[in-house]
Amino acid sequence: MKYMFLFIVSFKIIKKKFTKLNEIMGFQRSHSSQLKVQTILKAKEDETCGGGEAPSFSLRASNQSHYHNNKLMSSNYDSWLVKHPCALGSFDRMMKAAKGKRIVVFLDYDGTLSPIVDDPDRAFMSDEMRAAVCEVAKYFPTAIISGRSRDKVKEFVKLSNVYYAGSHGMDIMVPAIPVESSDGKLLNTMDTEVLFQPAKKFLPEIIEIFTLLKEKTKEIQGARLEDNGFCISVHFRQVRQEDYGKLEERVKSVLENHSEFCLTGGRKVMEIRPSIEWNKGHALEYFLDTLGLSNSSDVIPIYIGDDRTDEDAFKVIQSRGQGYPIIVSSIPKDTKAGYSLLDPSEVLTFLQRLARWRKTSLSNRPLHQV
Ligand SMILES: O=P(O)(O)OC[C@H]1O[C@H](O[C@H]2O[C@H](CO)[C@@H](O)[C@H](O)[C@H]2O)[C@H](O)[C@@H](O)[C@@H]1O
Repeated sequence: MKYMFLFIVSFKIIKKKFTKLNEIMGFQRSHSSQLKVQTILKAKEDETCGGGEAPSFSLRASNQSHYHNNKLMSSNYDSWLVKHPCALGSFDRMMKAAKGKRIVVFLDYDGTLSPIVDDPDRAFMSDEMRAAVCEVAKYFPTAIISGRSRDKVKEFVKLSNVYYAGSHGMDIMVPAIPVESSDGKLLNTMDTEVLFQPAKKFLPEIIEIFTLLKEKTKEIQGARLEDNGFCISVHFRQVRQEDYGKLEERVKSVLENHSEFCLTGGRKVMEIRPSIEWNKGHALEYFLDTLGLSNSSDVIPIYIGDDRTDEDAFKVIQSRGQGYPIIVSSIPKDTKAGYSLLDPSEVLTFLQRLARWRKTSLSNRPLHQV
């Protein structure tokens, strides 16, 4: 009896260790190390000037040449993966825990569904990605929460079976589309669409700030403004490093007279937005609430995103105690996400697998449940 007990305990410990190893290896199998190091370096360059609540772009620019050596980067990434395992390697375990529960999918756009490119107007998503998102949305309520204007992200995604939130969640539209229960039955059809814009009163001031910024930044070569509806992006991806400081100074000078606005940072972009208590995390909660799913203990939100602003949504999932926050990153990052994916191509694989998993589990249901 005693030996039997010892045998069972040791077997469980070995199994747990093997699963963990398998999750990490799941990642390692999908990327050759050479490719991984190259991607990491490219991403590092991208991130050096992104992120952070109060950006200091000039300072970050001067640090850019001090790159870690490739080996160190790669081993850092591997140890980061232990804390944030690859969602592909962990897929079976994640879905086993989600069985019979209601999965709701939230997706960021730039850097998640589309690769980061120099020209923000050309950040197209591939047809393959569109098909995968469409397939996922057939089985699970799916929302895209982007920093872009809602119209712009909709124009890129071109799908009518997903929900959209623009301006980092400050512009939410929940149209009247059907929502299904976990066993595929129609749960509720909202008969009217819902539009939620918590920063609406700031619109005239945003327009004013945009005009001022246009004037102040026009001589800085490569600087580019983007009107995101309830926030404004000042892109500096194409600006010479020696001009970063000047650009930052000018943007800050405009904000001096607009105390109800703040400046945050993304991937080679400064973002001006109203200082209201509303972010992508609130948007996630709003969607769940509007769909009648916020109090349900069997709801599993999956959120996939790559940027600082997505951390607010990761935090919400963490505090709910259920769900999968997944960060898209090819470098180790401080994050609240529990899982990771390397880049949009892995996001594609994950979404395809998710839809396939659902399709298979529906077709395997006993006949009396169909
Ligand atoms: O919340 P998201 O959907 O991730 O939007 C965040 C910002 O994404 C876009 O900028 C980023 O992608 C561009 C295209 O790849 C790239 O050129 C830029 O450097 C990145 O910061 C978008 O243009 C911004 O307005 C969004 O706020």
